[in-house]
Amino acid sequence: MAGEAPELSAQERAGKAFPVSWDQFHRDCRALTWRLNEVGPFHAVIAITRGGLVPAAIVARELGVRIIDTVCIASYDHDKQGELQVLKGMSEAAIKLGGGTGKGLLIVDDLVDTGKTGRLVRDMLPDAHFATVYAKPKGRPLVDTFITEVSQDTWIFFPWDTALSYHPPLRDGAA
Ligand SMILES: O=P(O)(O)OC[C@H]1O[C@H](OP(=O)(O)OP(=O)(O)O)[C@H](O)[C@@H]1O
Ligand code: HPA
Ligand SMILES: [Mg+2]
Repeated sequence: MAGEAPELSAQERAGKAFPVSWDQFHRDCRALTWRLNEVGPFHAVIAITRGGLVPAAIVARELGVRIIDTVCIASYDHDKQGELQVLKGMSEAAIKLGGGTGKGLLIVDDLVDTGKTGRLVRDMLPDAHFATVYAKPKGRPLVDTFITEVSQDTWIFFPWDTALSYHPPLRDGAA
């Protein structure tokens, strides 16, 4: 309709920005592994793609886990949340390792925001341990282990989604 305000993306609604460098992300993943090391051992790591791939690689390396599987889920198109789509489920081999309920499996994602993605995977593997690097308050109750909580109105910028670029001085109105 003419004159109707355009729908805001999740990122625009978020307002605050929390940019994460590769270095910071690596350190946060290693901090996450320190905590997970107290909980394991785990038979396998299940990465929720795509965001869970990088933390899963780092965590699996630190924990000495060699079996890594994926569950491929899409919900955000860049920063617009849509319907959850399971593009690929877990392998039969991984499900078997977790005895059908996920016992001894470690699910890894980069973050929980509303918790919708986490809820879906938790329902698939109720006995698995669910770890994320970052958590927002709405999704936090779903996560067993995480490192940093950010407010719900913060948008996290991951290093694989960003690049170094010119930033105008604060004096000229930069946020
Ligand atoms: O708690 P939620 O509100 O469900 O949001 C969290 C999910 O959203 C992002 O994935 P996205 O759907 O953007 O796909 P991607 O991992 O391929 O980037 C992120 O990697 C989490 O998986
Ligand atoms: O804060 C976020 N940053 C990046 N991707 C996301 N997907 C859901 N929330 C976020
Ligand atoms: Mg994701």
